[in-house]
Amino acid sequence: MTHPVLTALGLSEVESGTYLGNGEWSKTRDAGVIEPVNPSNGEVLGKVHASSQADYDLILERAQAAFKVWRTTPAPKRGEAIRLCADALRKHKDALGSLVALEMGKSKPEGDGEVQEMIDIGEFAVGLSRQLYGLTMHSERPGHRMYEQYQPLGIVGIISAFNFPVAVWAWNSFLAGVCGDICIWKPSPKTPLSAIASMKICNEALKAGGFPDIFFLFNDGGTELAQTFVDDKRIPLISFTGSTKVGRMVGERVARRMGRSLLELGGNNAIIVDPSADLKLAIPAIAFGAVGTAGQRCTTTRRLFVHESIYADVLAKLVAAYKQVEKKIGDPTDPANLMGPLNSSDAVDAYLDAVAKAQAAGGKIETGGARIDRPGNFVLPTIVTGLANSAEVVQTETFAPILYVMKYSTLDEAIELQNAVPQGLSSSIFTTDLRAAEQFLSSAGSDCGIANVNIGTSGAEIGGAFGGEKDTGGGRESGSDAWKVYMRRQTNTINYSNALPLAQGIKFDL
Ligand SMILES: NC(=O)c1ccc[n+]([C@@H]2O[C@H](COP(=O)([O-])OP(=O)(O)OC[C@H]3O[C@@H](n4cnc5c(N)ncnc54)[C@H](O)[C@@H]3O)[C@@H](O)[C@H]2O)c1
Repeated sequence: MTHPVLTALGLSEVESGTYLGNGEWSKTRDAGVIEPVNPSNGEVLGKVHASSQADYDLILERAQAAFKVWRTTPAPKRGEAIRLCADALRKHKDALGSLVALEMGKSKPEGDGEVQEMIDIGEFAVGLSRQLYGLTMHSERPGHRMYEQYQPLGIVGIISAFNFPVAVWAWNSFLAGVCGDICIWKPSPKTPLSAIASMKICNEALKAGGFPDIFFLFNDGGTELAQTFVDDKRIPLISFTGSTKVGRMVGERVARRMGRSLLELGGNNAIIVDPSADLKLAIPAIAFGAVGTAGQRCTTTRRLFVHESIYADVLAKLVAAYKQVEKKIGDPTDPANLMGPLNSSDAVDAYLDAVAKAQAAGGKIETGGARIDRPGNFVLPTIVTGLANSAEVVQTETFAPILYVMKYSTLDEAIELQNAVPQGLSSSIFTTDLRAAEQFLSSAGSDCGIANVNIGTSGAEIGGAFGGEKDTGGGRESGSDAWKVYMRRQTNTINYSNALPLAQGIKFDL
C-alpha cells in the first residue's frame, strides 16, 4: 500500500526518477530500481526507476536549448518564476516536511524546517533577481567607460547528500534560476522520493505560471551516470554536497576539464565553553547541535572543549540532558520525538565502529554507546571523554550522534585545538567575556567558514553565505554574495571618444 505521506504529495509506490522536461517523466524501466527504505522500520517506501544514458543525453539536449531562452528572460521575470515555486512549497510544506522526515529520518519539525529553508531561499532569490549588481569603475583613459556585469553561466549540475534531501537543491537551484541558469539535479539514492516530490511541486508551479522548464532531474542507480555528469564539459558548474572523500574526487575531475565546482563537504565542528559562559544557553545548544538530526548534519557538534574550572559541572548537566533526549527517541514523523534513527544500517555500523575505536583508544563512554534494540536504525546519543583531540576517531567525521568532550586551560589552547582538524565548517564559543568572543572571531581565532558566539554550530540562516574551509571544500552557497558562483563575470570597456589611447600610456605608432 502506498504510504499516506506519498499519497498526500501525489506520488505512487512506483515512480520514474527522471524528469525530462516538457512535462515528461521518463518511461525507462531497465536502468535499475532504487528502493528507498524507511529508516525507522526498515520497510521499503517505494520503487524509483533509475535513469538511463539515453535519458541523460535527452536532459542535456533539452537543458542546453532551455538555457538559450532562459538567459534572455529578464532577471526580475526569472524571480517571478522562483516566487511561484516558493508559494507552491508553502502550500505543500506539511506534506513535504513529513516525507523528508519519513525518508531521511530527521524529526518532523526538522523536516518542516528544511522545507521552510526552501521557501526562505526562494524569497531571497526573488529579491536578488533585481539586485544582480555589477560595479562601475573609472577608466584611466579619457572618453572611456568601464564596468563589470554578471551574465548567466549555463547549466548547473547539482549533486546532493541524503541528510538535506531537498533544501540543498533549493539553495542552489533557486539562486541559479534567477541568475539565468538551468539546473540538473542528481539527488542521493537514499532520498529519491523527496527529490521527485520537490521537482513535481516546483515544475507544476512553473508550468501553471506559463514558465518553461528550468529544472531537470535524474536518479543514478550506481555512480556511472553521476561521473558522466561530473565530467561533462557542457556543465560549467557542478555544485556538490556530500562527503569529503567523494567531493575530493569530484573537485579533481571538474578541475581537470577546467570546470567550476562548489564543494560543500564534511565538517568536524566544535564548541568552546569558557568559564564565563551562560550554561542556560550553552547546554541546550550543545545538546541540539550534537543530537539534532541524530548527528547527521554537516554542522553537527562533534567536539566540545570545556574550561577545566567548569568541566565537571558541564559534563554532568550534559549527561542529564542526554538522558532527557533518550526518552524522546522514536518515529521522526511524530512531532513529540526529538531524535529519529540513523538513515541506514551502514550508518549504525559506522557509529558502533567509532564507539569501539574510541574505547580502544582509552575513551570513556559517559552515556549512550549502543544501538537501541528495536526495528530501524536507532542508536543512543553518546558522549565520550578522555580522548585527545589528536585521536584518529576524534579527527574523523562519523555521521552519528557522538560527542567528544575535552578539557582546556587557556583560550589560546582551546582555539588551537578547535582548529586542529582537517575540516573547517562550523564553530562556536559560549562566553560572556568580550575579549574571549573577539579573540575567537579574530584573524587568529576560528579558521572555519562559520564562527558563532553564544549559539551552537548547527542550523544556519539562509541570509549568510554557507560553507567551510580546508577539507570542507571552500564553497559558499545560499545568502550574501554566494550567487556570484552561478554567473559569468565580464569586464566591459567602451570607448566613446574619437581617439584610441592605449592603457598605461603605451604608444603604438602606425
Ligand atoms: N558542507 C555541507 O554543506 C554539507 C551539507 C550536507 C552534507 N554534507 C556532508 O555530506 C556527507 C553525508 O552525505 P552522503 O552520505 O550522502 O555523502 P556521499 O558523499 O556519500 O554522497 C553525496 C552524493 O554524491 C553522490 N556520489 C557518490 N559517489 C559518486 C561519484 N563517484 N560521482 C559522483 N557522485 C557520487 C551520491 O550519490 C550522493 O548524491 C557528510 O560528510 C556531510 O558532512 C555536507
